[in-house]
Amino acid sequence: MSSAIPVQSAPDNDPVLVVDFGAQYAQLIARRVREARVYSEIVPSSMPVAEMLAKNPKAIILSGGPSSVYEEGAPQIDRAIFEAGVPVFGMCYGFQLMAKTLGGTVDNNGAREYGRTPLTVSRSGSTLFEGVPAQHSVWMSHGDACSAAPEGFAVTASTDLVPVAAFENDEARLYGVQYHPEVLHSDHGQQILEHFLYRGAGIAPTWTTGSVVEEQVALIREQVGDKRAICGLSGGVDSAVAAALVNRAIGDQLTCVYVDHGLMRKGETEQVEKDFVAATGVQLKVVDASERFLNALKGVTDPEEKRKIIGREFIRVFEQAQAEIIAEAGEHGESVDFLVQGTLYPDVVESGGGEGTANIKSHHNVGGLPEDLQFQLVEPLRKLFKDEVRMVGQELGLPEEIVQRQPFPGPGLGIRIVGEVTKERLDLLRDADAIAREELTAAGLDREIWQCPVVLLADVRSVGVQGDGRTYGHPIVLRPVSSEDAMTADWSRLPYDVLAKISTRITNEVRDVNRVVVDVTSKPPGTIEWE
Ligand SMILES: Nc1ncnc2c1ncn2[C@@H]1O[C@H](COP(=O)(O)OP(=O)(O)OP(=O)(O)O)[C@@H](O)[C@H]1O
Ligand SMILES: O=c1[nH]c(=O)c2[nH+]cn([C@@H]3O[C@H](COP(=O)(O)O)[C@@H](O)[C@H]3O)c2[nH]1
Ligand SMILES: NC(=O)CC[C@H](N)C(=O)O
Ligand SMILES: [Mg+2]
Repeated sequence: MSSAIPVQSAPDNDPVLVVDFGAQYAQLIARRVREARVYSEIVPSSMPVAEMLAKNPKAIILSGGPSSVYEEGAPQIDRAIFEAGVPVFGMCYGFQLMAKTLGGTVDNNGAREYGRTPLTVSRSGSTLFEGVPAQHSVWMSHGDACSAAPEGFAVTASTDLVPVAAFENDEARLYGVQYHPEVLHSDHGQQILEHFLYRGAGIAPTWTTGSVVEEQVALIREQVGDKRAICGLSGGVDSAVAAALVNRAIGDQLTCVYVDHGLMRKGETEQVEKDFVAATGVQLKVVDASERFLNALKGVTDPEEKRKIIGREFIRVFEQAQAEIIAEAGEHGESVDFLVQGTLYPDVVESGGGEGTANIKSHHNVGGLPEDLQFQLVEPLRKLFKDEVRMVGQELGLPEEIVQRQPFPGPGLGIRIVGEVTKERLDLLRDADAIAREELTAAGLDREIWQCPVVLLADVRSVGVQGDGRTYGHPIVLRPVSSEDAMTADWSRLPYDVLAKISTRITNEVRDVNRVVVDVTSKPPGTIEWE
């Protein structure tokens, strides 16, 4: 697998290897190591240890993963990795595997921890926890736990449920934590990782990332040559940045295609048509495909099925646009072989893109693509996270309103109706969503929250009383979250008066809705969207 952040020059030093056990977060770990200015690469856990060591790694990090270390067929690691004199840091599954391989105990005592968990550091001043408060919050996501550390290891942290939440062996330069220091919701996570890299492994922070823009422009020119490309443009950040990058590389060989699938929010199509073109000057083709999508979604309730149908229909519309552009260009026109998408790394990871990674949901632009895809894909942002994409957008001179926009998923409201998607339900959800967005904007909360999906539980009804009469309506769920990269999220503590106003307005103004509820689940265990 290649690097998280494209590099300008070849690394002048040996990598820190991130061994991927099918983690949701392997790429995130690699990125955090780079943020610590240490070069890193990801390798699959199936790679023989001898091959890993042949890369002359400065240190090795063992990632988390969905398996249980004691399960049959669970990925293992050759003990030699701990005996080669290379510093090793295990996180979650990697920590459990280190414990088990070196003679400690890992079992399932029912102590499951998901999300924010208070950690108690029992040995302040240890290599990992130097200068870190004795009590702080970390992000957990595990069902198994280490109940006894291997010989030679000092236990340096615990939680209420887990006695061994971190261990360290300075002599052997082996370290591990049960939690996920790589996610931003773990307080002091980056500090602990840096302590491992700088103090535990003795690595100096000398590596710097190069210019993503320059490298990607050159790569796109090489890939596309003098052919034509179309870019799926949604008005969102990712496709805007992808389009701007490709536009810089190949200029008017690019046509952007906006698909109105009928699953957009209120006013969105008009906004893309007007504001986006004004801001960027791209050539834009708008396709009204709402009937086509609605027909294809008729009777479908399964989230994965919805996603696959939407992914397929997107491509069919792009093919139609391709044919039209070729026809318009006449007989001397170049063929349109390339499809540019604003695919990000989280889309790939969640679609099961990493080796051994669990498929959480098929993002329409990755796992939802049809098998008979005729286009060659151009995805310059495929290894980047959202905040990195925003930085690239700023570098390209895109306006703040575009770069800082909240994300909106490609399948749109189609995955925010739990139940069958119908025109009537879409209209209802569009109204509720418009109210929530209006009030959040009025309260000045747009930059504070990452996004706030508004979800219609179409198959759920509850009894209400409105105008002295009985109602039997649907609930609307508000899902405001804070996040840095959508890989993890916490629910936003919105002011009560804002929530009250949204609730009153939705129940008063939107027909068939008699209840508004707020989702107070972090990710994990919930995802941001409901489907
Ligand atoms: N309505 C649409 N018309 C055309 N292409 C789309 C549409 N919606 C999504 N896409 C394509 O799918 C990609 C992924 O969608 P996604 O929502 O993740 O990104 P985005 O809309 O560009 O940015 P954001 O995450 O900020 O909403 C987009 O970058 C774009 O290429
Ligand atoms: O373009 C997209 N196509 C999809 O199929 C899709 N599914 C989720 N999302 C967005 O991705 C981020 C993470 O969402 P989840 O926590 O629900 O997986 C959040 O920002 C979601 O809005 C999607 N974006
Ligand atoms: N996130 C992880 O690495 C989890 C490890 C293991 N599957 C557990 O549940 O304990
Ligand atoms: Mg979007």
